Amino acid sequence: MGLLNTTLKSTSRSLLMASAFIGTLLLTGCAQHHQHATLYERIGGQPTIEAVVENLLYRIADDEEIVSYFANSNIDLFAASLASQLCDVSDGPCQYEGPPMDRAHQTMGITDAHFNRVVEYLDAAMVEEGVPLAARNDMLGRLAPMYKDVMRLQ
Ligand code: HEM
Repeated sequence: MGLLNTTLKSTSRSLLMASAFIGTLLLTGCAQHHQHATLYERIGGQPTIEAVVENLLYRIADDEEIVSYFANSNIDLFAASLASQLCDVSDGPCQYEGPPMDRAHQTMGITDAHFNRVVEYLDAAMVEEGVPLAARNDMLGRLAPMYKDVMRLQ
């Protein structure tokens, strides 16, 4: 009896320790999961990307100088294409299949000031749609290298 009791006690102690260990693993796993979340996830996924694109469209529509670049554009196609690019660039489950950035913007006469303004509008749209600061900066950092492509054929 004494032996059985001792065995039971030590078994339940082992179980307790094992579950504490598993609990720690789970917690660590969650923390790591957060660390390894894609930018797409940190932004808020497809719903947030679509909200950001729509928010950006309103800002562009309110700016006479910027909206004039879109005079001959199909805005629905532009919105869908930009959303797929933002999803792709942020490691989401999309593949951007539109034209490369130099050809998409060729001979529009885009100026540095207008380029910066569009980037500002995109950031403001992300702020308004609740994208956290680090994710916003990450996204802008991934788009920044596209400057030279967008401007290459102006
Ligand atoms: C990093 C900055 C930019 C990115 C990532 C970007 C991205 C895009 C994308 C993905 C498209 C759709 C291409 C397609 O499917 O045909 C597009 C089209 C367009 N972009 Fe940008 N763009 C940027 C900057 C700008 C700026 C600064 C302007 C003007 C001031 C601009 C004006 C346009 C216009 C007018 C179109 C539509 C072209 C068409 O109708 O075919 N973009 N852009």
